[in-house]
Formats: sequence, structure tokens, C-alpha cells
Amino acid sequence: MEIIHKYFKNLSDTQIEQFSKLQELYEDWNLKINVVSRKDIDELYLRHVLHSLGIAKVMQFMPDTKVMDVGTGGGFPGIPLAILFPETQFHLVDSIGKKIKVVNEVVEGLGLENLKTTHGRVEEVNDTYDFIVSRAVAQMETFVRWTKGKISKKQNHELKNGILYLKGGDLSEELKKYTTATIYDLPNYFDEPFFETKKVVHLPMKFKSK
Ligand SMILES: C[S@@+](CC[C@H](N)C(=O)[O-])C[C@H]1O[C@@H](n2cnc3c(N)ncnc32)[C@H](O)[C@@H]1O
Repeated sequence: MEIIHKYFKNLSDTQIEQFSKLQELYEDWNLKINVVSRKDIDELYLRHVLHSLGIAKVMQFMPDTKVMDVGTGGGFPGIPLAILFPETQFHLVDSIGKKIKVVNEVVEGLGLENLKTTHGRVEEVNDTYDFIVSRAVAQMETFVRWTKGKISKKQNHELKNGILYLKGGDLSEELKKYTTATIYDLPNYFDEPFFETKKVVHLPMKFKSK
């Protein structure tokens, strides 16, 4: 938990309590339904919570922003972001029911009210969002296809509405055709070696003008 304080100084008492509760909640639920590996449970705050919050280093979501987390698994990056941005509305989607069950239980344990979940494939979601966040779900080309038409046109942020994807390694091939993508290197924000090759990719959505 100290590692969260190290990079996010102005947390409210509620946020501190919610972040602190995550370890126990995930340990409990992971015993019943395994959604996070043992190694990752031991380093939950580094590998899952702080990594998810990497998105917050490049984007401060305004109140009433709508964000979808696609393929959230056990709730990453959606749950840490929903704690950090309590006035932003999060929708966490995953096609595996037991993962959504864990997310629902953790959300209930935290008392988070700005988050809803759907058990289903993202292709079937019929709504629009300011931003779509994700980690470790699909190659960018597939992801763009799945999320097509789901980004709203009304802009409220300095960064254009679009995708904010946590990725790692060499992305030159994967992002070759996305000339408007911006890559933010997480080592610019976090010192730990875990982040050495990790990045946030911002892909703004292009809209046809009338
Ligand atoms: C490797 S896990 C990553 C989970 C989480 N984002 C994380 O980083 O810890 C990928 C997740 O994406 C989900 N997934 C894959 N394709 C999907 C789709 N088309 N719609 C919704 N969820 C999907 C899988 O069920 C799985 O839980």
C-alpha cells in the first residue's frame, strides 16, 4: 500500500481505506475463485494496482466521464481507477462469468458506487464512452475492431476521446498503422524495475466530419 502513497499523495480517507482493503478482498476471493496468480497476489499493489493507475498519470478523468474497461479479468485496470476517480462512471466488461463474480464481490466489499459490470463480450456492448481502457486483452487491431462505434464524440478532455491501453515491450510492429497513437513510458512516472518496458498507449478515435 505504501507504494500507492508514494505516487498518489492526495488520497481521501475513503480512497485510502478502499485501496487498503484490496489485499484482503483479493486474497479471500482468490481462494474461492482463482483469478489472480499467487505471485501477483503477493505483489498486488505493484503489479496490479499501481500498474492500473499508470493510466492516471497520463489522464485525469473529469467528473461524469464514462469509461469502459474491456476484458477486466479480476478488475484491472478498472477497480483501482474507479477508486481514484470516484466521480467518473466505470463499466467493467468480461466474457468470463467467474471473473465478473469476483469483481462484483470486491466492488461490494469496497462499497464502490461508480462502477457497473457486465458479463459478456465487448462486441455485444451497445453504448458509448469517452474512454476505453484495457490491459492484456487483444492486439490493437482486434481491439479497435471490437470497440468500433463505442467512443462518444463529445470531447471533454485535453487528450482526445479514445483508447488508453496498458501495454509492454516493443510496440513498433503492432502500432505501425496507428500514426496518431501516443506512447507514454511508465518509467517516466514510476521507478520500480517492474515498469521498465511498460507503457500507456493513447489511441484517439477519428471521426468523420459531417
Ligand atoms: C489476460 S486477461 C487480462 C485481465 C485484466 N485486464 C488484467 O490485466 O489483469 C484477458 C481477459 O479478457 C477477457 N476477454 C477476452 N476477449 C474478450 C471480449 N471480446 N470481451 C470481453 N472480455 C474479453 C478474458 O475473459 C480475460 O478475462
